[in-house]
Amino acid sequence: MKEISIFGSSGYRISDLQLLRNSDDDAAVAKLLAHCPIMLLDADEAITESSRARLYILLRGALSVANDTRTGMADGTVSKILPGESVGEQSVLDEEANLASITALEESEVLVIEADLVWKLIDESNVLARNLLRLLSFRIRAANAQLRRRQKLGEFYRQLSMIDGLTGLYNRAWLNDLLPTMVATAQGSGSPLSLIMIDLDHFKQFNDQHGHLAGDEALRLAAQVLSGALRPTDFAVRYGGEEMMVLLPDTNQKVAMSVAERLCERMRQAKVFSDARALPHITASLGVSSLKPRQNEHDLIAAADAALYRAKEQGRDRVTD
Ligand SMILES: Nc1nc2c(ncn2[C@@H]2O[C@H](COP(=O)(O)OP(=O)(O)OP(=O)(O)O)[C@@H](O)[C@H]2O)c(=O)[nH]1
Repeated sequence: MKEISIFGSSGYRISDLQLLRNSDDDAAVAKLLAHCPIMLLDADEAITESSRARLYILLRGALSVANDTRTGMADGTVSKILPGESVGEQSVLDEEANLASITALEESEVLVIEADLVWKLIDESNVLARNLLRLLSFRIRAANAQLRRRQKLGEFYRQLSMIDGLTGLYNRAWLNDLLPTMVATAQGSGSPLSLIMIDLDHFKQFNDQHGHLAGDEALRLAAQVLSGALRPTDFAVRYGGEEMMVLLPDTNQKVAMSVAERLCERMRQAKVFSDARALPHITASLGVSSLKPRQNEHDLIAAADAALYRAKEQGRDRVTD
């Protein structure tokens, strides 16, 4: 970065500088800027860091500005500065050194204005203050819009991380997040809450006989059976490998048992297809538990697990509580 001239003898005009455009007294502003240096930057050359705040106005070429590189807060945001535009206003206003990293995208000429002079210009000409306010307000709006987009994207990925990729059911992370709240709500309001633990029968054998892909197809089918048979207020979760779970808010043990019987029957009827060939039907064993006073989510799951174990013991393809 080398000084090639000063503004007064450069041939550039005040109207070339966006921040000073529409000044009512161009001559006075030009006089103040007359001795400000114009620096030449080669392509890919960075503006040398200064410990003092400065305003840079691009006269020719193009700059890229990456935010907050020295604070470790870099978020990958890079803006492109075109002739007439400026960078560094904020550091001048809050009297902090510029934390952005500024690099020339091509050979560029930059007018450098020290902070003291910017303040003098503000005193001298309302137009700079007005243009600065406009620019900052535009930047705040742009930053807010970007923040909103990021929040939406973050929420999208959060939701996505709560869904099991194979079956489309909620996953264990979702369960860990939501079940404690559901249990606390039910305990607080005294409303019932039931849980059905579902495990496909002899699934290892199914995989061994028909292949893992056919096994995946069977898991997807089982998930569809669950989702298709539940009320919109119920939740189906893939708990682990071939174990699934259904949560039934506002549902007592008796009703939960009849829901489980319905699920067991539909599972039995469902047809698994793989490569257009029909495979043997799958069956499932189901264990039902309902929340009792002072129980927590672990007790509720353990009770359904124990019931499921009994269903397996008693011969599978059945419901037990
Ligand atoms: N295809 C497929 N198989 C899975 C997946 N997750 C777990 N499994 C299989 O599910 C089988 C579960 O086997 P086991 O726990 O022995 O139980 P089981 O053979 O179903 O026998 P019982 O539960 O006693 O009726 C294992 O062979 C796992 O590899 C999956 O995502 N896809």
